Amino acid sequence: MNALERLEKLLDKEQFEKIKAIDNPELHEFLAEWIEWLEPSKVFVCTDSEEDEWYVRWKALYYGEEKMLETPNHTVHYDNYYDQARDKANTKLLVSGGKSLPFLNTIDREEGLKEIRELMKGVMRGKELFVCFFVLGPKNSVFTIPAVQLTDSAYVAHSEFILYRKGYEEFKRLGRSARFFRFVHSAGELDERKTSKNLGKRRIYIDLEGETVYSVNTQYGGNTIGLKKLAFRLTIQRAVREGWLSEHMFLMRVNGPNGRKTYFTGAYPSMCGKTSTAMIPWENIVGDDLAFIVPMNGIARGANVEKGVFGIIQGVNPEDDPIIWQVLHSPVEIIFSNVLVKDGKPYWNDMGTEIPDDGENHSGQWWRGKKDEESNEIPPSHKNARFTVSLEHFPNVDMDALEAPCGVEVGGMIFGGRDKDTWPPVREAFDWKHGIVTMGAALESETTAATLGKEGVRAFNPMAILDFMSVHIGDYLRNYLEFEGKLRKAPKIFAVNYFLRNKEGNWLNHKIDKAVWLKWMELRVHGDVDAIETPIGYIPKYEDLARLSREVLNKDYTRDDYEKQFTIRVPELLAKIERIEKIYREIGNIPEELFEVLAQERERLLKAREKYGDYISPFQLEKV
Ligand SMILES: Nc1nc2c(ncn2[C@@H]2O[C@H](COP(=O)(O)OP(=O)(O)OP(=O)(O)O)[C@@H](O)[C@H]2O)c(=O)[nH]1
Ligand SMILES: O=C([O-])CC(=O)C(=O)O
Ligand SMILES: [Mn+2]
Repeated sequence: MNALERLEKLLDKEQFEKIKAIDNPELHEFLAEWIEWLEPSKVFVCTDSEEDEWYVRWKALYYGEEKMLETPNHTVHYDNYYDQARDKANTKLLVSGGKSLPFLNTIDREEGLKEIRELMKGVMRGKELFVCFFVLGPKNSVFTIPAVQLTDSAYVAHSEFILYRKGYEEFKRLGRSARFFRFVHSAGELDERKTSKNLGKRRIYIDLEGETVYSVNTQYGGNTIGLKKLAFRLTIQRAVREGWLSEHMFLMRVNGPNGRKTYFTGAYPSMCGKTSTAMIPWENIVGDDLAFIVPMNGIARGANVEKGVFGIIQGVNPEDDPIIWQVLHSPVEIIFSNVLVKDGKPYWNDMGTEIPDDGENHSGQWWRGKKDEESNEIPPSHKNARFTVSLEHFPNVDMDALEAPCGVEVGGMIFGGRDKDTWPPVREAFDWKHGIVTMGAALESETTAATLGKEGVRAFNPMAILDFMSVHIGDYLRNYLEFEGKLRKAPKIFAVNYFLRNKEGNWLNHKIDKAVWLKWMELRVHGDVDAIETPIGYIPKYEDLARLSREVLNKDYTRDDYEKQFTIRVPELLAKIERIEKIYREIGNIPEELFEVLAQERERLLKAREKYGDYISPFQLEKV
């Protein structure tokens, strides 16, 4: 029997017709094989119709994976108490022969496939399977990658409708020529709260060869939403093979003088400020998490992979995040996950308003002071609680840029992480290579609640992408370094650090100060302001930041604050070079240029130390 004939037996007529309309035997074979294997009691195929999207929304409520909140179109979803973040330990790349890759969790492909297939055999008995079609990137563009998602979680399917562009018509249009990604997910057995039960058997296995990702016994979005971080492993592999960039980056427009529009990407690790930067009210957001950057006629052009936000809700308050706050309080479609709910209203940590003393949250029935099995006090919402909403609802979205089939010209690329003591708040690289090596490849950041495990540990995290890396880091960096050769005009590279602290542990700047640094970077892209040359790149002059601070925030900026923030910390910077060099030396297969650039930076720092000492005031360097 061929695949279509098997599908005709497996699906009811209406669903079968939807599949039959796509002329792609490879897709048919994949669907027949997996539907037979998963054994769902029912299959629903989603086309691009409003009606099918409504069906999925309704099913999320019907099966109890989401509950309605008081505000129309708002729902809440809970993940298991121990399933609230990405599970790095059980996320593995399937690699033939089990070849190891530095820093990456790999498993022999055959062994991994066997294990995951066994875990998934019959896993959907008694459940409904949703077959969904989406695309990564804007539709009908050079960025577009079609993908099919199989899931028994209406919550996961619902989230994808909010976050990605629909792809059923695209599959029909492409027919046999579609080079598509595949995602197979099952939440597994659910408990009475409709959360995944068998967390011991939670697995996320990425088959790079088959461009397929399997995920089982988990619901948390970072482990399950196929087109998000699961697809990301596959797009990194494609990008490195094909000579473009697939990155963990926001994409935003910074508005310069006289209506000038300059687009920036920014790579910061999870929970390190991408969303909050891209949401600065007077600038414009294009994307907050994933970007594709492609060389086009010598210009680096960027696009958002997604069309929605799966954003961190903790700390969203009316002062710091007025736009997100406004959207979260309007009756647009939103899924809140792992927040506190009382009388149909959602609450979260540090929201700046009063939070009730009891309700339902990610731990079940909750009251203030409740402790978990490890005797930790449970806060109202989980640190990694999130909201899921489409970008079209944001008043600050740059819709033209979001839908542009050729993307937008990237003027600047920013790298940053959680670093309490080494990097200044903002600096510009001397050139592409200097930036890619000392800012991107040398990125370190303290771990956060976005992954299971200990927080606050300084960790090597090149390009903020290590959690999602799927190729040898040396090949990835080589692709980056060679990318410049494809451009007539390379974007300027910058590094930021929002997380500097003083000895007492207090922040050296306010959350909104990044708005000033963005304006400075915009001016630098166009050569509109001078800067101070330091051993680690160009930093802003005090006068420029003081003027911008006045203009942008209507705030005075003191020379003292500037000096504290922009002091060049030679011992910390040298120690960092040591650490980074050691890591890359041990890996092997690293472009030699990386070591040259690091050695030059060390030389500059040593020279400066001889002249000025360990801690160099920016005012001293300005005088030169
Ligand atoms: N101290 C300080 N904290 C900040 C600043 N900007 C953002 N944060 C904190 O960073 C955390 C969230 O960052 P987001 O912008 O949501 O993270 P993201 O990079 O989009 O993360 P993912 O969605 O996980 O990839 C929140 O806890 C914020 O309060 C800042 O300028 N200073
Ligand atoms: O993927 C997720 O779980 C959410 C996210 O953006 C990240 O962790 O970087
Ligand atoms: Mn992310």
